[in-house]
Amino acid sequence: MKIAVPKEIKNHEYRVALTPSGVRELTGRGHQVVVQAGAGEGAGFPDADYEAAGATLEANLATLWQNAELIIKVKEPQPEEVERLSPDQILFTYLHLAAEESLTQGLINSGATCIAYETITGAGGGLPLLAPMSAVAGRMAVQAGAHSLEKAQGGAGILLPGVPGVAPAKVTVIGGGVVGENAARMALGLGAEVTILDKSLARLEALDHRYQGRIKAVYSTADTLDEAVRESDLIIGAVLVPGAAAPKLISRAQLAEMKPGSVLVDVAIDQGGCFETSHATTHAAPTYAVDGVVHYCVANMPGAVARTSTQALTNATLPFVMALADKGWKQALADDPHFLAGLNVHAGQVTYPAVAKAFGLESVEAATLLS
Ligand SMILES: NC(=O)C1=CN([C@@H]2O[C@H](COP(=O)(O)OP(=O)(O)OC[C@H]3O[C@@H](n4cnc5c(N)ncnc54)[C@H](O)[C@@H]3O)[C@@H](O)[C@H]2O)C=CC1
Ligand SMILES: CC(=O)C(=O)O
Ligand SMILES: [Mg+2]
Repeated sequence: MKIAVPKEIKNHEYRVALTPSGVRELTGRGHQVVVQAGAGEGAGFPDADYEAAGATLEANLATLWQNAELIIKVKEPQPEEVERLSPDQILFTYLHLAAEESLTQGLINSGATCIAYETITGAGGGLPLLAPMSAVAGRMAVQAGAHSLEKAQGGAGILLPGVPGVAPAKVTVIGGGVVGENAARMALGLGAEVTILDKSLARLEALDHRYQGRIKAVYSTADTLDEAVRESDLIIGAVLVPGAAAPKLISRAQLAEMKPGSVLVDVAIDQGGCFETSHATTHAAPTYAVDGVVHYCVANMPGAVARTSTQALTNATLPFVMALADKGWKQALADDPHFLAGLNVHAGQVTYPAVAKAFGLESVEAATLLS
């Protein structure tokens, strides 16, 4: 199969969809991989390494896109990329469609087969192609939050661990999944006082057991959220309802209850954000303040640590890329119901119910498209 790997164009996005090692696995199976010249530079993978792995380099964007049967990316396609898609092509990348109606419409209009990393499920539960980036973003959320608490960033001037004689900061993480647990681990390691709120009792039980009371694992209700709002110095939003828009858990009115200079890090911003006052920001201008509360809402956090993230992402995506390339999309999805859960749009139809529901569209059962 002819596979294209374009250079990412989102603001400060330095990841690339495949490492040279990933390319080598594909070319070794007889596939043709075309990498945009310079695509891996930001992640520390020079063009020469891709050539050595058997890829062809292409500088002309139109040629790169036109000739591809399968396009692999990292971030959701930007408008100029959506324009380049055609009906016979497969797009495999993060999509986060429930947060972006115009992108959804663009992909419907393209006629392409669009498979989202983030809705592919795992045999043992979870979302295996989202998990590695969630681990990165969860760990980064604490770095971002700690930095934002500094006075020069508009924060309250609080050091997360405190010092002997001064109490540590209070950190609340809403959503105790992959992002949430990684954030909590980092905050705990830095010496903060950490609470996780979740709606899943099974998840709270697992966290309580794993951290032996060093993290408070609390059921999320309007009351426990109110308490978090009043008392926390840093709140990290890490909830997910797979494929759907994130629920809004802290309202604008509640910001008045927060301490001045406290910080909200909304990792769930790629699904629309879980705070009413969140809007997506970029690594170039990551924060803004509303009512004295600093908001950090970068939708591609792992792009900042592109080397680590590119390796972690390729580890997770490669088996699926190989299945698509070896078998074609219909057979690859027919053989694996977890992979089938990744199909979001095909031939002008939405196939993921939560995305269709977000925009009042009809959805088609993905399994009916495979014969
Ligand atoms: N901004 C960025 O750069 C990145 C953002 N993300 C995003 O972070 C979010 C979280 O991802 P994961 O941790 O992998 O998901 P996950 O599925 O592992 O965890 C989500 C948790 O949220 C909980 N939850 C759902 N609704 C809730 C509610 N109303 N109240 C409390 N808890 C609730 C679930 O029970 C679950 O434990 C996703 O939107 C994901 O796309 C992930 C990576 C990078
Ligand atoms: C998951 C996601 O949105 C990211 O890694 O950028
Ligand atoms: Mg986005």
